Amino acid sequence: MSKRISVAVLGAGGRMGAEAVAAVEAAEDLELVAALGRGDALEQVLKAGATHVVDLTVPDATEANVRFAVEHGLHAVVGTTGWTEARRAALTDALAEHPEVGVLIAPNFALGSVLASAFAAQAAQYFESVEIIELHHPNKVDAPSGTAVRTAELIAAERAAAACGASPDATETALDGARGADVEGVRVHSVRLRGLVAHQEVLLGSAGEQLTLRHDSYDRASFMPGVLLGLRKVAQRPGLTYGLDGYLDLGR
Ligand SMILES: NC(=O)C1=CN([C@@H]2O[C@H](COP(=O)(O)OP(=O)(O)OC[C@H]3O[C@@H](n4cnc5c(N)ncnc54)[C@H](OP(=O)(O)O)[C@@H]3O)[C@@H](O)[C@H]2O)C=CC1
Ligand SMILES: O=C(O)C1=N[C@H](C(=O)O)C[C@H](O)C1
Repeated sequence: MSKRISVAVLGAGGRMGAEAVAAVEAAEDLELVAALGRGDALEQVLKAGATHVVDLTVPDATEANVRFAVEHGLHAVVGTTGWTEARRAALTDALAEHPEVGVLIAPNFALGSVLASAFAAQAAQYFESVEIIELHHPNKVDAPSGTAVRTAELIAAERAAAACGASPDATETALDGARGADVEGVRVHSVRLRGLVAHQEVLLGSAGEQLTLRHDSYDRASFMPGVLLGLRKVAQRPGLTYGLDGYLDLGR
């Protein structure tokens, strides 16, 4: 059998981390060598001989965790939210000093979600209006979701390239938050509801018609194929890849 990939999971006690621990343990080509929670020293990852790190922690911790991995020559697969453009730029600078290291930051590991965001971006130039509704479990600490931010960025880029105008909106008065957050000109509305896991709708409208692109993750198992794909590919993709679509052939 060829050598297995040695994986450390950060945030191993969390909802996603626990699922990732189980997925890595179940994969024949991967070996779980460390599972860290808040308060555990990152040096444990080195002592355990990990070559790859999965970060599923919190927005406040992820940047330092990934920086530690890069500085020690470890590849990183990152699902944690909070990776602003400024943080990604700083990480790219750090990676320039370690050109052999690969980092994947995936706002969403579910293949259906990645496809839905790509389809939405593709469709957005053909409609006058576009807004996003993201819906999550009430334990989520950040809003809007990383997926919604990424989807809005992709949509905004496609609309700018096609010289589309802003979505029409005659609102003159509104309560705070009534029109959602403005992410690069795309309105994003966040719902937090007991019973939900992770869901998103992109609403596209023109005179007399509407297209809705909806994706639902009913179970965190939906994210695991993407995590495993990332672990298997990240070492062959030095530098920073933002979005799992960077590892998929979406024909664009
Ligand atoms: N990319 C994707 O497909 C997905 C991404 N996510 C994102 O992943 C992140 C985690 O989500 P979720 O699992 O639901 O959140 P949880 O709150 O369930 O898990 C986070 C875990 O990280 C631990 N933690 C906090 N700081 C550190 C640290 N410095 N080192 C190690 N562990 C730490 C927490 O410990 P403690 O409990 O002690 O605070 C907790 O166990 C979020 O940003 C979420 O948005 C979620 C689902 C899918
Ligand atoms: O916190 C979550 O649960 C999720 N977080 C990610 C996000 O913010 O987009 C991915 C998915 O939506 C689940």
